[in-house]
Amino acid sequence: MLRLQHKRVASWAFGANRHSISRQFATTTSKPPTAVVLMNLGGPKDLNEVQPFLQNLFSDGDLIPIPFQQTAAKFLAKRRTPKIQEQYAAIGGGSPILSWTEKQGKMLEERLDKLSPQTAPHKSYIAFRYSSPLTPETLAEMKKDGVERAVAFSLYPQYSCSTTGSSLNELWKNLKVLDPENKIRWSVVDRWPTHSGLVEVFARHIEKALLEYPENERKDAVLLFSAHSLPMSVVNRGDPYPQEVAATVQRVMERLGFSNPYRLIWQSQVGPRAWLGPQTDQVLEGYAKLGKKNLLMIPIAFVSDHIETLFEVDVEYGHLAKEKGLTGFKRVESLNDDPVFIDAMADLVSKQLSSKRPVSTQLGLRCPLCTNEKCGQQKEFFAGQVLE
Ligand SMILES: C=CC1=C(C)c2cc3[nH]c(cc4nc(cc5[nH]c(cc1n2)c(C)c5CCC(=O)O)C(CCC(=O)O)=C4C)c(C)c3C=C
Ligand SMILES: [Fe+2]
Ligand SMILES: [Fe+2]
Repeated sequence: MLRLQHKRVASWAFGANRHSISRQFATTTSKPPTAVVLMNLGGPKDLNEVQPFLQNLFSDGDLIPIPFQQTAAKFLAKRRTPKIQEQYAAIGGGSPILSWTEKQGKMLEERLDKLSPQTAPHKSYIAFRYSSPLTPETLAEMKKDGVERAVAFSLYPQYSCSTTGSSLNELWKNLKVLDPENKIRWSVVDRWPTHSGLVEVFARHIEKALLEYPENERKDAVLLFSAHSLPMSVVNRGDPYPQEVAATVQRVMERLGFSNPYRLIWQSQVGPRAWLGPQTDQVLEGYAKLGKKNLLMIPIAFVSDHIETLFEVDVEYGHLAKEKGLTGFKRVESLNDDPVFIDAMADLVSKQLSSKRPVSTQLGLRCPLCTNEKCGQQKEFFAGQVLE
């Protein structure tokens, strides 16, 4: 019989994961949980965590390959910290990404236990790439819980080698050390850009936000789907992300019956290199010059609030919009804990749990100009899982 422990269990070899979401599973007397590992970028919980977060981020050669990576990462993080601390201070002193992910995980467990009783109990874990809980902590927690079956769930709906690819490379690398005998069988939800539930929740948020415009102006409001940009060096390697983001936009517009004019635009460029455009700030200025006032921002590649929505869109672009007289500049609510979104996550996980195919057919295909050996090995590992 499953025994639930409501207090934290003692730490194991790698220390207890303080972020395991709701229930603790005793390994001796209970059926081990089916794990759902929610993978995302992470973010600093408070201002003291900004520098270590940035250092982890700049140390990741899958995200930013730079010469003398570790030394350069230290330098870049230190130099960038004061500016980024100010931004996190402006949104309440830290990133809400952890609390949203914890909430999403808790709601997902409940949904999954109902939807898929044969694989219950389900337990959500978090594996962030650049802030705690990091992959090693999470795997230690899963080992303590006796997990044998797991789904790695990318919280990036659209796949990029720099985001989901990096998280899977990290998972694969740590599994070699922490689960050398491959006791855990893995499936991966590696991309879901056109999932009907994702499309539905975006469409509903847009419909709700459009109601805030005066009725006679509503149909002319421009929908600006804004996604985190990518360096052109990554795009030109053949990264699937731009195409998958565009696919989400297309499906959402189909669902809305192409009710409004729209554009796909790109935000959050960092550093001097060339990035995929058009850039969001330039688009806002362009439409201001063309006399458009009602612009509705839709962050289409994120599933919760964090600095990119709360600071970059609301504060930075909000300020620019005010300056340029864009009086109808608004943003749709992020997906966060919307039940329609949680249903979409549960559907994806339950389908993956009952599928014999561990990963999408797309995961198996490397970028045509990819030279990162980790990508190839990670793909082979996850695609080669034996599922009963
Ligand atoms: C779809 C999501 C994301 C993609 C693609 C992505 C690519 C990418 N990002 C950087 C550099 C930085 N990103 C930073 C913050 C950040 N990035 C994402 C998502 C994607 N990044 C999120 C959700 C966040 C915010 C985290 C939070 O607040 O919780 C930062 C740090 C902030 C800053 O210094 O501006 C950097 C740096 C690169 C180079 C890149 C593609 C290669
Ligand atoms: Fe980023
Ligand atoms: Fe790659």
